[in-house]
Amino acid sequence: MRPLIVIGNWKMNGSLAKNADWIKTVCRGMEQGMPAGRQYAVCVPSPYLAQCSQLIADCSLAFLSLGAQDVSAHVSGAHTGEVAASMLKELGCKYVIVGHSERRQFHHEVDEQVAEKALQVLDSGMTPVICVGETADERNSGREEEVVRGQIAKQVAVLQDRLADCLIAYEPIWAIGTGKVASAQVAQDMHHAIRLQLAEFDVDVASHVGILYGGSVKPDNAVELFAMPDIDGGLIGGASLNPSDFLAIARA
Ligand SMILES: O=C[C@H](O)COP(=O)(O)O
Repeated sequence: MRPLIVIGNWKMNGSLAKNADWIKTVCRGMEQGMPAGRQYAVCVPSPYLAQCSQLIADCSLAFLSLGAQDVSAHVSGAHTGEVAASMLKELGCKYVIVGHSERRQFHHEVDEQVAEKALQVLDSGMTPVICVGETADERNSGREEEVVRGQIAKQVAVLQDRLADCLIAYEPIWAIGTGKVASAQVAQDMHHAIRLQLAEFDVDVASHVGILYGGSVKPDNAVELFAMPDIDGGLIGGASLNPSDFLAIARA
């Protein structure tokens, strides 16, 4: 049985004061009781990892994990501005997002690089959250499955069996930050297609991999999405900035 996993992605938002308030509010809320067998995390900007790691450690119950939003594809060395997976691990990260569409679109990241980053994350003992998804044009021209299939195929080629230790986030680009959430059925159909594709490679890998949905998840649509058989949780952007909304989605 795959656990339901809810991960917040603050993107480039936050401040020392706001982060402290958010983590204290969420920890207090989680201490009131959460559904059993679920996992929660928040992926914060790199400069705030140390602060948030300490704040999370100060929570009396270990409900919440820490994550990062990107990582270098290199182990160490002359890569100015990059952050190594080993550094994220040292700071207490459990999850690292790789291949978010904003990295693909604005930083020209390609599937091969995304897979290399995922390998670095795995080698450092963390879980990569590998993002895939199609644009509005690709969906409108009926190519959404072909596009996502191509992205997944590149991950399978590099990661092979190690995909069993990864999470996949299906994030249709047209739904990110737009308020246009994919209907639960549209999301389920793509999640099912991804699982079938993984099963072509290895049935065990396919049954183990958690597939999260991301794109305009809010407290009022999370219940229906998370009820779908192939949707194993969510990667939450905008709504994760508000601690009450994050808690409501985490309980959905
Ligand atoms: O990583 C999160 C996704 O990009 C979704 O963002 P959103 O919930 O603001 O649409």
